Amino acid sequence: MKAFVYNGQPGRVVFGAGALAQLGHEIEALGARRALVLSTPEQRASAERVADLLGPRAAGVFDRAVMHVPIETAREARDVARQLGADCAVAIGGGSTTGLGKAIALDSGLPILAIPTTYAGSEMTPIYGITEAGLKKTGKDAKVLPRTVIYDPELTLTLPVGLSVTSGINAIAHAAEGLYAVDGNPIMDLMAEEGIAALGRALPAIRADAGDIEARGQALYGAWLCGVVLGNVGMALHHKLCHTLGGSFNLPHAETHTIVLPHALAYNAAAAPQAMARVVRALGGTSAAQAVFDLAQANGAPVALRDIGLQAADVDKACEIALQNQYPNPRSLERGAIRQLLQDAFEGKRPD
Ligand SMILES: NC(=O)C1=CN([C@@H]2O[C@H](COP(=O)(O)OP(=O)(O)OC[C@H]3O[C@@H](n4cnc5c(N)ncnc54)[C@H](O)[C@@H]3O)[C@@H](O)[C@H]2O)C=CC1
Ligand SMILES: O=C(O)/C=C\C(=O)CC(=O)O
Repeated sequence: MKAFVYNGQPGRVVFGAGALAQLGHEIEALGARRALVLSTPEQRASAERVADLLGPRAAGVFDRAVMHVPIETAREARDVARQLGADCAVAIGGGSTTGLGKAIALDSGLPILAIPTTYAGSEMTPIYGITEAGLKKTGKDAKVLPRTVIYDPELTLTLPVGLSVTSGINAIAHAAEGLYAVDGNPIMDLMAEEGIAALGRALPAIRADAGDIEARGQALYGAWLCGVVLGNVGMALHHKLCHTLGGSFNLPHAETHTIVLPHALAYNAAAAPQAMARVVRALGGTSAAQAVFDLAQANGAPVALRDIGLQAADVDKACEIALQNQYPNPRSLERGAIRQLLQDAFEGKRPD
């Protein structure tokens, strides 16, 4: 076995249908007295429910979280937290809302209690992202890792099936790239394979019945494990491509991950055979790239970048940006092959 370094990250997880009822106890355990509740505008009602559960420990609700954390929104939320004398941020929502909590924590050190309602996995990572003047910058800081996470599958019953599938494949992407990370380790490999398998079982069941609470629980469990992998080891070509496409062409996050992942896996297949074998063990089939493509297509997810807003003329530019500031990757980045990868993803071709 090769030598490795494993960094356990602190964080308490409360998991289960109805777990939101534990919120009061968990806030007390954090020692918080004035929590600022965060959400997107669409999830305002959920944020108000959380504030009601917090009772006198709720300082207020800030419901303006949006994707990729614009610096202006981060500043506004920080000001509100300061004015209200908040001593904790409670983020209920997907990666965008957790990301806003992280932007506040980065500045103030306020602890975050996260209540994830998608499968993006941000609640398990010390990674933050903030967008300024159209440029998204990401970084790592232990301060932004949520102290407590409440996973309640009941809160995901309203997540539309389409977003459930693409968000689940966003989580699978973290685990798949963790399997060939330069700083990977056997503990993360276990979590990655188990996380992919749980999502591989759950997503078709959710497509069949969005109200299947057992499948919702499996998906959230898988997302948790995949999020841990993202938070512990470095990501590679796939995440670089998605950050390029999301940041520079404003493509939707989870859909972009869903479309690009099969092609990134095909690109890396020969250079990372053990990682591919684990993905195949988790999802079935004979090829990791095809298994992910088929999971997406069979469950109604988009498979072509042209269908989510990328223009043919953008493919060359995306290729140029993706080749700059490269992330470590098992196969070196070859311009012609990356250009072809993007073309295949643009057209929605099933990988060979
Ligand atoms: N820092 C990190 O470790 C990570 C950060 N991210 C970031 O997170 C963002 C994407 O997060 P996502 O979770 O994909 O989307 P999101 O948080 O933007 O949510 C998408 C939409 O779905 C709604 N929604 C969420 N949960 C719902 C539910 N249960 N029922 C009904 N509607 C619901 C939201 O209100 C929003 O309108 C990106 O900015 C991405 O970069 C994603 C993964 C990891
Ligand atoms: O942009 C961020 O907030 C940081 C990481 C991610 O978005 C991870 C991902 O690409 O899913």
